[in-house]
Amino acid sequence: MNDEQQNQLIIAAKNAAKNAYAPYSNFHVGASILLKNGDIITGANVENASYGLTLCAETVALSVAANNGQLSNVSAIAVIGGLINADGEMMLSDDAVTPCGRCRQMIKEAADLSNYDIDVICIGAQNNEYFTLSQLLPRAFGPNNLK
Ligand SMILES: O=c1ccn([C@H]2C[C@H](O)[C@@H](CO)O2)c(=O)[nH]1
Ligand SMILES: [Zn+2]
Repeated sequence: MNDEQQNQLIIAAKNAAKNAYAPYSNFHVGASILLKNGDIITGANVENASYGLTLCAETVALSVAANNGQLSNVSAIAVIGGLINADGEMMLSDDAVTPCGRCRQMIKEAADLSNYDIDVICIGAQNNEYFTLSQLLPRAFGPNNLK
């Protein structure tokens, strides 16, 4: 991923967060996925009156990738999040937002299909943090365990 692609990916994540449906937490999250061919796929969190049914931004974006037959072409995913203030603006979290456990497992599926240790860019107000999936989810359960 070059600098230009990384900038585009971060902008896409920020724009995706505007599509969040998060009336319960007011915490809007955007996720953007960079495919090997340079295309970008996005998602935002979707909450529900039955709180536990909430879908994270990363899960939505990965589901879109899967429905487009692109799960094996994922190379990076960026995540951004923050509370919405009274003016409707997103106040970026000081600490970079890292994917929850369930989303890490979702990324693992794409990593195995892609045969690539996917880059995870976690965006924060102060600074961004860069991980690979295996750093966030070591010794993960995956498709190979089913053989
Ligand atoms: O990595 C994360 C962390 C949280 N959320 C969502 C779930 C919920 O809607 C809100 C508060 O947890 O943020 C995400 O989408 N991705
Ligand atoms: Zn999650």
